[in-house]
Amino acid sequence: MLLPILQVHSEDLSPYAIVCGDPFRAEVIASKLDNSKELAFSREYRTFIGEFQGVPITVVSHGVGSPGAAVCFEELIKGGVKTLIRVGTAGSYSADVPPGSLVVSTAAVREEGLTRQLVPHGFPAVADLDVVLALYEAASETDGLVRKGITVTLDAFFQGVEEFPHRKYKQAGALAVEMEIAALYVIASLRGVRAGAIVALDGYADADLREVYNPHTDVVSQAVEREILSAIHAVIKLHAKA
Ligand SMILES: O=P(O)(O)O[C@H]1O[C@H](CO)[C@@H](O)[C@H]1O
Ligand SMILES: O=c1cc[nH]c(=O)[nH]1
Repeated sequence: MLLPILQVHSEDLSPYAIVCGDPFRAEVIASKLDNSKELAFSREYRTFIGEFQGVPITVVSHGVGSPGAAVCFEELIKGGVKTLIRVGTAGSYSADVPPGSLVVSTAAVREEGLTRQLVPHGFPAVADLDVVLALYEAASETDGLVRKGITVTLDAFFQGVEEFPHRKYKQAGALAVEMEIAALYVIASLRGVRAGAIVALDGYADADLREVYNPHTDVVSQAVEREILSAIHAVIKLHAKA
């Protein structure tokens, strides 16, 4: 079956997919795999297939923001993907998790519009427990700080005249903010597949700590490298238990 938006054939996909926003990051992730090849580059969706320790892994970029990412997640699931792991970046809420740290998202606050069109207000956006544990274990084996906890998913990246809700979610214990995890978790729950996410913190979202946004630093690159390896090793751990 040809997936009309991703422009890939479902027969070419692995049951394991690593997804990320940036098409360039998808290429970097694919470069860590054996025998990797690009299957398609359609809109913001760049798809690769490769293998690690003999396990086939699909890598796809989903672009920025929940609605576009949801299209990617839905098509991958229609194509037979059963485990989705997002490898992203996020803004930190706390000096306890400074830029360069990793966060494994156990659940996401639904501060975006996409999931409101899919499920009722009270429905949670939660990760699969096995995926969380595999990601956390794999990330803990890398050199640097890793935490697990709640993340926030927003639609807006740049602020308008409305205040962002960062302060209240920080007070409630959330660790970081990004733009797609809630959509991933809700869609995975709806479609009966498992999902998890790991993010590299690339600055502070908290108003008191915020500096000029620059995700192109060595500290962030090293964290992205760590999270990529963590996601790949998490797939291997999950596959070993299957
Ligand atoms: O690094 P990625 O995966 O793109 O994730 C984060 O970065 C983008 C914003 O710059 C949003 O997509 C946000 O969720
Ligand atoms: O959505 C995002 C992603 C990275 N960093 C942020 O501050 N916000």
